[in-house]
Amino acid sequence: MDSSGPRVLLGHGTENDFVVLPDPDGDVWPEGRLDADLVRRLCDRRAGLGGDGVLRVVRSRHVPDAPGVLGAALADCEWFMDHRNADGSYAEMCGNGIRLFLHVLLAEGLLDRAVAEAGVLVGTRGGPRRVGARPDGGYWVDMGPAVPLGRSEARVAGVAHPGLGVSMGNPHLVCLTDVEVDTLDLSVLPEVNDAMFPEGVNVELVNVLPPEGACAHVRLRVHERGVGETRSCGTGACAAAFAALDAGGRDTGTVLVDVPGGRLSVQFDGTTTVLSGPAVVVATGTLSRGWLAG
Ligand SMILES: N[C@@H](CCC[C@H](N)C(=O)O)C(=O)O
Repeated sequence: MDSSGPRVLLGHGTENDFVVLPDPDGDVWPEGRLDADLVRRLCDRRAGLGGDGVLRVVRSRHVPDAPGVLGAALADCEWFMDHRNADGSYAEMCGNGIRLFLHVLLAEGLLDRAVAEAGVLVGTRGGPRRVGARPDGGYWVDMGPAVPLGRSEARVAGVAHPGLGVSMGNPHLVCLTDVEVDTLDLSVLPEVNDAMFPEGVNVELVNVLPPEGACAHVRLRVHERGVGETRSCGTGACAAAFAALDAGGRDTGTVLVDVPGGRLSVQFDGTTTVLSGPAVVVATGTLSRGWLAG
């Protein structure tokens, strides 16, 4: 019987799934130990635990690059979402991940429910983000403004889909299309203009659907930078919602975003973007020391 190693959780937000590593004081996964190779092994769906990425739950003061990315907000961000894509790369922001991050802080007894319901500022490599728990069990996050980056296109199986570049802290290319997104092959990275996205890009293919009541409504599929096709992307949902409203000449309103893994809601008030959705812990346990050594 293998001796047990570091604590680990598996969870997801609308089926965008993550291996979560609690490391409140930065001594479980000190700098360099969680290298890209280990991230890839953890995210491997056959030889590891499997996930679209890894979230390390750590206090900001133990993250060497936190002062640089948070600036004066460092003092207000007790916690830092140390996010990695499944290929080991870092991303600036993760909208599904940050809801799961707050859920794990609560589940692990690291944060009071009342504090979470009031909303807490969490550090990310894209800057500080306020995230909160709703009494009904869901979560919201203030994602900041969507920033348009200009027009471009993505080619899927040789067919060009015009799109709008949007930054949600991380880069997106949102293509509104009349081709049913369910029919597209996103198993390979769509061809994009690399000069416009030198750091890579997340690509969303989006159908605009009839409104549901007062809410606009879209369906999206996404090919994520550093991962491949995923069942959901929170930042992608915000970028897609922004592009859909923008195409109708609007910058305020609520957009329901259907993704293969469920539904997210995105609200714009003209100054910022609020993403709402669920977060689920599927399993808790420990990593095997033998597997880690291997
Ligand atoms: N799935 C995430 C986004 C994760 C980062 C992305 N792959 C990138 O490299 O920018 C989300 O929910 O936002």
